[in-house]
Amino acid sequence: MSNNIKVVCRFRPQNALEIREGGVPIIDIDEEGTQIALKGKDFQGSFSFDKVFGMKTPQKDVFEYSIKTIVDDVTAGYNGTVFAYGQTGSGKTFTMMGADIDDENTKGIIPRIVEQIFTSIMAAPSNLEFTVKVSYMEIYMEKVRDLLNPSQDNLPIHEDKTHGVYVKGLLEVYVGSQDDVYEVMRNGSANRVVSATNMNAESSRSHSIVVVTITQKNVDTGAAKSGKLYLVDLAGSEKVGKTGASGQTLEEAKKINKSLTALGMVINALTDGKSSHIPYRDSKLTRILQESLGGNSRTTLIINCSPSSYNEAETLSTLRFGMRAKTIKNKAKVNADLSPAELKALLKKVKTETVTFKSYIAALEGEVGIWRSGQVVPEDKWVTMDKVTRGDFAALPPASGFKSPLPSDDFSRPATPAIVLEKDERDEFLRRENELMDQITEKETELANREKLLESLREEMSYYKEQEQAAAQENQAMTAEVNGLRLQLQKISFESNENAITVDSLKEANQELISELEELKKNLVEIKNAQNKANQSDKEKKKAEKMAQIMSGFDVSNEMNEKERQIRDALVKLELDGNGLSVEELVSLRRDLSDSRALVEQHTKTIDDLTEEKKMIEQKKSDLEGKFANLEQEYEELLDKTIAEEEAQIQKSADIDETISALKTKLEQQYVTKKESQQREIDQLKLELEQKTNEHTKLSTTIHDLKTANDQLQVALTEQSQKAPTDISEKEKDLERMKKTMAQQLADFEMMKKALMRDLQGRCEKVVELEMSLDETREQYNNVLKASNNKRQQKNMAFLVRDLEHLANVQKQLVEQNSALKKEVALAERKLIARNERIQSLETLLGDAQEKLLHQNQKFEAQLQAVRDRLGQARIQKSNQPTLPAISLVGRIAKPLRGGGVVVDNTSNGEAEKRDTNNNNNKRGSWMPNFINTARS
Ligand SMILES: Nc1ncnc2c1ncn2[C@@H]1O[C@H](COP(=O)(O)OP(=O)(O)OP(=O)(O)O)[C@@H](O)[C@H]1O
Repeated sequence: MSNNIKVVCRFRPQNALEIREGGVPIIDIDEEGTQIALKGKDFQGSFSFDKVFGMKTPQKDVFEYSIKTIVDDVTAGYNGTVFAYGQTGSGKTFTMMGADIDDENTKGIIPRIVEQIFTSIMAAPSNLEFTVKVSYMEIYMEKVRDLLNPSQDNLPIHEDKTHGVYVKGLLEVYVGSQDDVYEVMRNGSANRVVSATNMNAESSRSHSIVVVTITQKNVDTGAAKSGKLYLVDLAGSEKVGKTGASGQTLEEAKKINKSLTALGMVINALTDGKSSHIPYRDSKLTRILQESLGGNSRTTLIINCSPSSYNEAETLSTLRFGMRAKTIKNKAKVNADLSPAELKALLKKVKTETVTFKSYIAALEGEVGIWRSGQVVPEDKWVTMDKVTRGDFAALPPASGFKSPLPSDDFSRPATPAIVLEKDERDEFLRRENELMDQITEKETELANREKLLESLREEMSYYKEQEQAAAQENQAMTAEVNGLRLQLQKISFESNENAITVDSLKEANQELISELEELKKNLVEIKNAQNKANQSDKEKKKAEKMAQIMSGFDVSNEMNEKERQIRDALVKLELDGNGLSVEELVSLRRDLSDSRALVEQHTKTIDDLTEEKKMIEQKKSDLEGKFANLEQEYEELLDKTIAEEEAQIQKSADIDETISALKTKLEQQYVTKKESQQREIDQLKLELEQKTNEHTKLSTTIHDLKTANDQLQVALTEQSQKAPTDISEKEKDLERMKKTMAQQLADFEMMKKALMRDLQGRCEKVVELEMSLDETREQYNNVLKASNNKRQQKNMAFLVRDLEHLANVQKQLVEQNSALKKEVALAERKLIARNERIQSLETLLGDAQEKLLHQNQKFEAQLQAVRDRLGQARIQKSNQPTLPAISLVGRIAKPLRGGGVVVDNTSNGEAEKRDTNNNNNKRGSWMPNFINTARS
């Protein structure tokens, strides 16, 4: 019994984008809800489907009016398929799964189907035992991924006589309630969501398939049925031809589109009425849905469309797809396992039939034998099935060597409408195909693993390359650093050498200067000695000259001596003449004498004054000397202080010349000031000396006047002696007395004169000494000036010595720096050697790693090539060789459900323990451990 694919069409409301872009609804659904008129810009026309749902149709109505019946079919043992087709965003997921599976209004058809399944089971008779299992997979990039066991991301598709087409290794989870199913759905969707989150656009490019398998067993008869329900949410149909825009490679784009393209091709082949080959094997999707499209399945296709003019082209394409699919004819039949009684009856029937056929064949062979022998069999004796069935064997010709042909083996599953194969050939082909599918899957997995490995190796290689680059850079930097250090070292050693040379030359210069200084000192001492000697002799000479000069000015003694001699002569004359002198003469003589005495007294007084003055001058001199000494001391102190200050300043200041000039100016000013004050004192002394000289001249003049007066007195005495020699005796007596007195006076005068002369000489000596000391002072002043020059020299020397010390310090520092640098260089060289060693070892490692990598890469490529070769061979073999079915299922933990809401505990050796299904919800956790064990081997 063939049945067409049921196609329902559903329109969603216009979305925000469509409204924003000015789209308007361009669909019109007829009252019966089976026709849709598209009034587009480019197309106007109608399409009729089994059912058309408008934009506001609630989820419940879609289920009730188009899907609900399929659940009854599946529970009755039919295979069923519901798949949603349409462009991205057309509402496929909304229709299949719904906006929220827990929301009564928005939950989609899958939750409703699940709900309905369990409702049907509850409503079934209690002698029926059900098991429900669910699997959830995704096809992306032509790989089948188990959403309930995501580590299985490339499962092979197998086909065998017993199970038909199935995904090998797909986890099937036994469920006992709709909540169990929801839980499974949530788990699967979460795994799908993860991939969707990572690759946003992929959600609409992968096909998701939920498979619900329901088996029912009549516990009374042992008869069993099983139905599979495929619930498929296809990828967005408009992606065909558009994926290149999403940045995928051509290969990936091809793979993404392959399943949808193959779906279109399969539908075309199924509906064009002339294709003998249906390309189910062209994609994973069509292979899995093979029975759903033109096979043993009751299939419903939901085409989801946009009502908007904005998506007119896509809607039209979807509607055309639906129209084509509508004509696909399926041959759904119950997948039943017969009960023993049924099997016995069937066997009996078959045996009877076999006997009948055998008889028929034997009769026919007998007839053929007669004909072959040239005889004729009368028409009434011709063998017919009726006669054989009636057992009228007499009418039949005798048969010999009968071989019974095998009865036709038409299993419940229909053969794929492709090339007709012999049964053995087909089994062998399927077996071989399964093997090859396994191999392909294995190889693909291996390839993927190898690709991953290659990727990781590439990453490792790039890491090593980066490391190598970093090491090379580090090496370069270190080499540059070492070169810099070497240069620095060279520079420092060069500078150190230069400094050592400079220090040596400075030392030599210093030595020369010291020796020069020594020589100069010696010369100076010699010159000083010579000068002292010369000065001494000069001094002596000058002293003598001055004394002579002064003493010549003070020729008083001569005058006195003359006067004395004259007086003596006069006295002698008086003695000789007796009364030679007159009284007047005597009186005048006496007067002269008294004048002389007064003069002498005056001179004595003057000498006293001079002595006083001399004392004062001495005092002044000593004061001056003291002052000078003080000044000198002060000067010394000042000089030392200034030098110290200057030194300090020089240490601070780099501009030595400026400081020296400033110091020089300062010192010169001080010298000038001191010189001026000393000059003033010297001038004053000179003035005083001049005054003394003047006084001395005056004294000399006075003495000269006195001499003149003495002469006059002499003349007068002479004249007196010539005029009157009367009263000689008296005169003699007077004269005698006078003579005595005069002798006495003369003796006194002589003594006084001597004393005076001594005193004068002494004074003169002192004046000379004073003058000389003045000269000395002058000289000393000059010496001081010279000394100041010497000081400068000394200062220079001090500077030189200090410079030398500074240089010595610098040299010391340089030597220290040099040794420290040598140490650093040694350290750096050691480090460099160590780093070089490390770099070498790293390079060796890198070389090894690269070699290894290259080797691995080569090996991998060789393996890859081998795999490719084997794949190629496998493909060739696949197309050439028939296969045998050989795959069996291993144990699964079922959770049987009894019709009428009874749970069967198969852990107690099949003894059904009835429980309330409400309690069954509490057992939800039990499916989880089963989860692991339920995968097909
Ligand atoms: N009948 C409807 N009523 C209200 N909203 C709908 C309907 N159909 C779809 N939608 C909304 O449209 C949006 C897109 O729907 P959905 O995700 O189901 O599209 P899709 O065809 O599955 O897209 P994709 O191919 O990208 O997976 C969703 O927000 C959904 O809620």
